[in-house]
Amino acid sequence: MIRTIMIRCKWPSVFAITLSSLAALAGLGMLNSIIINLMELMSSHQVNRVGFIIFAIAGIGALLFGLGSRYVTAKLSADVVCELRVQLTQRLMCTPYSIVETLGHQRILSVINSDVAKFADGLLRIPDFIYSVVTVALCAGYLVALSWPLSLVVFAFFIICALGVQLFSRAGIRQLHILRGHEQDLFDGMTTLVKGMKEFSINVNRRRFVYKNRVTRHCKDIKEHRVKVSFIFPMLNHISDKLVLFLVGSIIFCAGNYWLNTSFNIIIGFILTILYMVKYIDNLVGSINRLGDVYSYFKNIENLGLSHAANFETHIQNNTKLVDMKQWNEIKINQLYFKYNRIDLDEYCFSVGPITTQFKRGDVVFITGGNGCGKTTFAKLMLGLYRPTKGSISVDGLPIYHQDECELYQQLCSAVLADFHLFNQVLGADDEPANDADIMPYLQRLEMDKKVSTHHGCFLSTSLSQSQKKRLALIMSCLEDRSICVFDEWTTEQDPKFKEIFYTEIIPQLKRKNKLVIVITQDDEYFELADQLIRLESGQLVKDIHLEQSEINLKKYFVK
Ligand SMILES: Nc1ncnc2c1ncn2[C@@H]1O[C@H](COP(=O)(O)OP(=O)(O)OP(=O)(O)O)[C@@H](O)[C@H]1O
Repeated sequence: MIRTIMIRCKWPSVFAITLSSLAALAGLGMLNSIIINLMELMSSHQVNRVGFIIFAIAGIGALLFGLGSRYVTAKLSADVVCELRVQLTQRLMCTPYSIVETLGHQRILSVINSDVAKFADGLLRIPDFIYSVVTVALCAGYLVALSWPLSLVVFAFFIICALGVQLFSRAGIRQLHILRGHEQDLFDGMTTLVKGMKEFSINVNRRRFVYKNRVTRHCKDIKEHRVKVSFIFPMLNHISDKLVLFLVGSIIFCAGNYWLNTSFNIIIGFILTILYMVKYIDNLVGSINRLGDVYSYFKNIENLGLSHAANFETHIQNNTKLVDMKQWNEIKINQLYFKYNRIDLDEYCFSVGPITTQFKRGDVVFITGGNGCGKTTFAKLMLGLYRPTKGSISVDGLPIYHQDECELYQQLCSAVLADFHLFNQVLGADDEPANDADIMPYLQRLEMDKKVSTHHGCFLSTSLSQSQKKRLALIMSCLEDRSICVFDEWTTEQDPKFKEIFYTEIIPQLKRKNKLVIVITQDDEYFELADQLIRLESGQLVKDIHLEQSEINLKKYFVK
């Protein structure tokens, strides 16, 4: 992803690097004219006017090119961040739900909000880095031009220092990685603390436990690694500072005692150049620290493991194939099997299936079973949120294997799951905002008309109780007018009258519109309203009854 962005920003980057190089070149020009003017001053006690004009031009050049490079890089950095956010959002939208679920919302939000911003902040340091690299390189060339044997000594000194710096900065970057991990854990702990405030206020033991294990423990880890990180990089700065002064002193000492044939001009040139380089060597070391940060943020972004956004356009566009698929009549589930991936230290991996059954359009299917038997997992498989480990779902004989087929299939589906999110915009069948006039009868029937009003298909208030939100989610699902509707224990928390409306009005209405309605339910008093009843136990389909095939007492048969 970063590579694609960088390729796209190739020319502005080249421009910024060129401006930085020119600024560095002009800076060296200033230094050179200072050395020449100084020599002239020492030999003839006056400075040539042309020399001063060259100095002034070089100074203005250094200033303007430096400002130009900073402006171009600031713009570049803003472009990169914008592009990065857009691409991350696209990748997030292309990533299968199962992966997003495993990653967790907090981690994704923390990367998108915080790591991308910090990454951008780090990118802003790149002109300084380039400027420093170019200046140091030019100064090195200048030293060679002054005296190559003496420059070899200086380079050997710098190479030894650079190796030391690299050794320490690697250790620093490793510590930074560990630090980021602990910061993420602390963030998760703080989120638990904020979100669970109600429970914590009631239960002091829980509060103490989370505080001790999820917050203070990570704070201590962060403190320990922060000290290391905050020590390693400033230490490198400090040492490099002192070593350069040591080098200058050594040159003066050696010139006075051993390199007696080295001219005074060359010694002065060396000393001034090295002193001029100090700031940029310092900048380089500081930039390595910053770029280490940028690298770790970049790694965080990449390690999210979101899908590639290559098929994003097809992902959001309707397809002509969809028109054909919308005419479906039968869904066949063939040996469908799904197993959750092992999460962290959890040895227990739940699996559903193999399940073989079929659903007809216009039928009402009730799925029942004990807690944790896999009803929601099966519903998520039916909605294409989870991809089967084995087996298949096929629509009128067309198996839904690949991502694009799955995305088409999902456009047939609408759902209110137990952990639903309530959007405030109601969309109609044409994916445009629904008419307020179409929403109103539902609001009235579900006694929500006094609680919320709508404007251009938008609920103006969503500060409601959970059961009220669920009623709005049901209205949304009905108005989306998809041909497969899935409701996961919708009636939990609802008053008996709304339960009655759900089973005797909403579901029959959807059936009359020729939709397949899949209802996960424990309400055995309404079982007789189903066309097909399925019972799951420990992930296995143990009963699959079509009502017209059975004369038995369903209630007795299904309820254990
Ligand atoms: N994201 C997940 N990762 C791993 N295992 C999971 C995940 N979600 C659910 N499970 C496991 O799958 C099993 C079935 O869960 P599921 O939610 O499908 O059951 P359910 O029949 O809908 O339960 P309930 O009636 O309590 O809502 C659970 O026992 C749980 O251990």
